[in-house]
This record gives sequence, C-alpha cells and structure tokens, in this order.
Amino acid sequence: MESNGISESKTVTGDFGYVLQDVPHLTDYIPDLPTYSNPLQDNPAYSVVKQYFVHVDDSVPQKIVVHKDSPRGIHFRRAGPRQKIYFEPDEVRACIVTCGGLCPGLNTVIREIVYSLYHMYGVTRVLGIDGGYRGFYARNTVPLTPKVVNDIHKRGGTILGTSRGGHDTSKIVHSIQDRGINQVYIIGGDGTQKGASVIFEEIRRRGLKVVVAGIPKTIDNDIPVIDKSFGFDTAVEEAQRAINAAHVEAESIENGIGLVKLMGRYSGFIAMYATLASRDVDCCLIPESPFYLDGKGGLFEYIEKRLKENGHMVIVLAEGAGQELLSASMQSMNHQDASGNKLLQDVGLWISQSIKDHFSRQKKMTINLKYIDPTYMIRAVPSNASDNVYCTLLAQSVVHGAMAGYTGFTSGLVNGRQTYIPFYRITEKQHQVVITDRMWARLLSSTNQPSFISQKEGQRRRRGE
Ligand SMILES: Nc1ncnc2c1ncn2[C@@H]1O[C@H](COP(=O)(O)OP(=O)(O)O)[C@@H](O)[C@H]1O
Ligand SMILES: O=P(O)(O)OC[C@H]1O[C@](O)(COP(=O)(O)O)[C@@H](O)[C@@H]1O
Ligand SMILES: [Mg+2]
Repeated sequence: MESNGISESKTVTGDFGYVLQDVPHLTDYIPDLPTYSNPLQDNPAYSVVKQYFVHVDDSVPQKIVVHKDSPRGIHFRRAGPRQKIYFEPDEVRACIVTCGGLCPGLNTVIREIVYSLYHMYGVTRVLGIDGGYRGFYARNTVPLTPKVVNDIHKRGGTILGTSRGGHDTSKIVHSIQDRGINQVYIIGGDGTQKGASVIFEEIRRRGLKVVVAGIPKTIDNDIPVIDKSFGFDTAVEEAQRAINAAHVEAESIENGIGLVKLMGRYSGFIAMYATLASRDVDCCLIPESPFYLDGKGGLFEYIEKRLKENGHMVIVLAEGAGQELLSASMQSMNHQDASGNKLLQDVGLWISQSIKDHFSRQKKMTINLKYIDPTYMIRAVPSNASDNVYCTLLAQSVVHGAMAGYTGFTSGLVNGRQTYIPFYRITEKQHQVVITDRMWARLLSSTNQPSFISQKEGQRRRRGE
C-alpha cells in the first residue's frame, strides 16, 4: 500500500514562538486508560539517579543556533523514562521488525530493545517478525529472549532478515491483532517509516491499544531532523579501507587513478564524510552536485591537471551521482525495486569506461585506472563501538516511549538529545547534502576539485532559487 505517510499533526504552542511538534499518545483515542508506576523506580541501578524520570514538559529544540530576538522555534518531546506507564509488564506482547536495506547496528538495536523490555520493565514476551513487513502475514515469528540475542551485536546484518515491498497495511494490522501484539517496534528507513505511519493510522482507526514506534535506519543518512543515523560512522570508517586501497594502487603506478564507489542513492553523505576523513581523495562526486565530463571545468580536464601535478589521484563516487549523465548516454531504464526506489545503473563502471575511452582517444597520456566497488561491504559489517552505544540509547529511548503510551513516533537524536519525533517529520522529505552549506565548501577546499557549477548558478543556488 502506498501513502505519503503524513499523519495529522499534534502541535502545542507557547510563549516567544515556542512550538512543540508533539507525538500521539494512546489516550488521544482511548480515554481513561489506567496507569502504573514505572518499575525502574525500584531498579537498583536507576533508583539512585537524581531526577531519573523525564519531566513531562521537557522538550528539545530543533535549532540551537539562535539570535537574541528570534522565536524559540520547533521542539520535540524529550525521550526517556516516565514516572507513569500505560502497560503492565505482564500485559505487553512486543514485536520487532527490520525492513529495507542493511545497516551496521541493526542487531544491536534488536538486542537492546529486548534487553530494555526484559531488564528495565520485566516484559518477557517479545517476538521477532521474520523478513520485513511481509513477515507479519507470510512468515513465522521468532521468540526473542536475552539469551537468544545475547551476542548478536557482534554480527553484521539483521538476525530477523529484511525485505523490500510487501507492505499490506490491512494484512499487517490483522496479524498484529490476531497475535495479540500491543507494542510494535519498526526499524527501517524512510520507506519503512512511511509504512509505520500508515500502520499507526489503521491501528488508531480501529481504536486498538497498540503502540507503533519507529527506529530510524539508513546507511545513506537520508532521514531528516535527526543528527545522524546509526551505522553511518561505521560505514564511513569501513569506506576508509577501500579508499586506502585505491590510494595505494594509484600511487604505485604511473598516472594511476583509484576510483571508489560508495553507497548513497539520493544523498552523498557517506562519500562526503569518507572523503573528508581520508584526505587522500582528489575528487568526490555526489548526487546533489551535478558534474560534467568534457570541456573546460569538466572532470576530464581536472583529472589531466591532477595527474600532471601529482602523478596519481583518487576519486570517490556515490552510487547515485551522475545518474542523469548515464541516462543520457545509455538507453534510459526507469526501473524500480519492490519498494518503489529507483534502481540505479552502475555509475562506477560507466565513469571508469568513460575516463579510459577519453584518455585513449586523446593519446596525450596513458592512464592506469583501478575501480573498487565496496558498496555492500560497508553496510554488512557489525557496528563499531560508538554506533553500538548510539544504538543502545536509541533502543532504550524507544522502549521508554512505548511503555509511556506514546505512539506514532520515531526515536531520534536531535542536537545530541534523544527525542520522540512524529512520523510526518521523518517522512516529509529526504535529508541531502546542501552544496551551498559550509560542509560541502570544506570538502571542495580539501580536495581542490572544481565545483562544476558556474558562478551564476552558484549565486542562484545561494538565493535558494
Ligand atoms: N509509501 C509507503 N507506504 C507504505 N509502505 C512503504 C512505503 N514506502 C516503502 N514502504 C515499505 O517499507 C519497507 C522498506 O522500504 P524501502 O524503501 O525498501 O527501505 P527503507 O525503509 O530502508 O527506505 C518496504 O517493505 C516497503 O514496502
Ligand atoms: O539492498 P539493495 O536493494 O541492493 O539496495 C541498495 C540500496 O540500499 C541502500 O544501501 C540503502 O537504502 P535504504 O535506506 O532504502 O534501505 C542504498 O544506499 C542502496 O542504493
Ligand atoms: Mg530508503
């Protein structure tokens, strides 16, 4: 089922331009629900923490750079444990599903949701849904206990399996009802969160006491609002190995060119950060920044210049870069995957061939190009230490939110704080590199590559036209 994933917004305003983009709560559509004391108050680890419970009015600003007289702006509800919860531990039947492409840290999030439910709240019935959304109605479930998930964080991938497509809202909600599930934890990217949003709407329409909570997953870092997605740092780190190899190969041979293709369908964050981290990269090409090959200011001219200056060079390419050039030069194929995402053509192979053809035609210079494609390797690895901690906090936050009766939300880090974000803010647009922002300027100045945009075009973009 397709939807734009936009649900009705719940907004609270306050003084001096304060806006809270709040998340739904079970009591919005089921009045008079009983509440229970949070068992964490008797947990020896947490009971000593001063003010462990989050104040009901705590919120986190979306923008932290402000001017003296500027309005306070948009805020999100701060995540964390609440004094009152809306589920008795015995009553909870939770399930976890992972959807979309792989990302380092998926297993850590699964593990920590199970651990938080068991050890913080005494919930013992947790099911894993096998193979993404379609697993709700077409596959078996897997019982998840702390023992089952104990060391899964050391493995890449997801122990639950994943899939694209197969989102049938009514079958999914029937299955949730049939199994008596009342907390649904959905880990996935923009497509998954749109799916979660329609599941939430259907559950609300049926008046069920079922929480739907999302955990944002995206290797491409293309989800808006949140600081960055889990697994992103791991992927950037893993990409360094490919870039180092490309550099070693390129350096070792006359006019060596190392070309590395990284993930990034519509957003070039991995390529940009991997380039900034490496310092060996001479050119980074991303989907947000159009480029051209021939003529003055083009890629071929830059390669020639760089090889003359330095004898070798490294190019990093996001898989979604230059797709319009490929479509123009090859027969355009507008294919989609099962989820409706554009299927990309291999820009790495195409650009390698174009560079080789150009220099052999030109006969001025013999080049040696080595193409490295580590795309799946950077997302199939286990998460690194800092992503593991990040995944743990995300999982704990989402469990606290669900136990407190919040629903229709995604847990996410905003300005370093865990928050609950309404689905519509996560799904309304894609997070992309803004090439008129400072970060892209830092990249351009570190590689010294051409910006491929004319001065006039640059001015137009800065004006936001
Ligand atoms: N607009 C939508 N409405 C409902 N479900 C969707 C929508 N877009 C994607 N989905 C479902 O979400 C799941 C994951 O989507 P996909 O785009 O493959 O990955 P990701 O969530 O990582 O972006 C798939 O099962 C797909 O059917
Ligand atoms: O896993 P597939 O179907 O080969 O798709 C590859 C795509 O998945 C991604 O890794 C992540 O995409 P999602 O966030 O939609 O899962 C993209 O970078 C890449 O284009
Ligand atoms: Mg996606």
